[in-house]
Amino acid sequence: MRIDVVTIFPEYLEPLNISLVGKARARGQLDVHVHDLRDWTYDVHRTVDDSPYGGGPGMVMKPEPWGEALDAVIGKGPAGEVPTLVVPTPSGRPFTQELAQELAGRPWLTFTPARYEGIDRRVIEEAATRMPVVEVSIGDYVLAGGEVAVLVMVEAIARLLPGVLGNAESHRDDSFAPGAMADLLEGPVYTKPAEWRGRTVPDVLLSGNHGRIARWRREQAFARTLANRPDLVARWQYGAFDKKEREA
Ligand SMILES: Nc1ccccc1-c1cnco1
Repeated sequence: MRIDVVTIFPEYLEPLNISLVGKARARGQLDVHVHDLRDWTYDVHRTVDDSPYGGGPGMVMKPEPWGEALDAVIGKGPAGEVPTLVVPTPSGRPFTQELAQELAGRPWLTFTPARYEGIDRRVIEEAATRMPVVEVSIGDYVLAGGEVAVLVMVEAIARLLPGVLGNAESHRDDSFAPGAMADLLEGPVYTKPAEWRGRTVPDVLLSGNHGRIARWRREQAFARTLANRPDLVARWQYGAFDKKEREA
């Protein structure tokens, strides 16, 4: 997979050089290019934004630098191909594990993080005439810009790419991963020592009885989901019902 990021804060994307994404890049599983939007400005102040038409607070990002940046990014990519444009915005569709899976199946993503007030709408409209565009929110809160949303999305997507996670099993029990644990939060986890500050590990986990362990883990996941995400319980119940229907 190729990933391009166009930003006025290239240094904000430094974390993509380390850990899981950094290792995937080093192994050639991921090809990441970060571009400074100001490289497509030509005035002495390298201006990228201006006051909003119609008045109102803050600044809007000007269309010209973005248009030229996207032209250049597409020109640098595989001949005859276009990326999927991923636009982080509080007004986008929710970023979910399902959307991460969908985007992990694409060969080329271009992220355009911008400041809160956003990018001139004509940039998105013009881009949509030549590539798929998805506007995505990582949650209902206000950030100063979209760069941190890009870090979230790139990590969630990269770990789904074949071979990036060492143990393929790790996907199966993820919270929100498709399958038996879909719509359930992960339950508690334990490791050595068996006793720590007077606290022991639940006996079932030491029993070696894999059926009992799997049942206990599902019960714990359900209890945690009920406590922290009652909104998911309905979905899970329907999913479980639906699964029984399909198997009937
Ligand atoms: N608040 C923001 C400001 C700028 C760009 C994205 C966001 C965002 C994305 N998901 C939630 O917020």
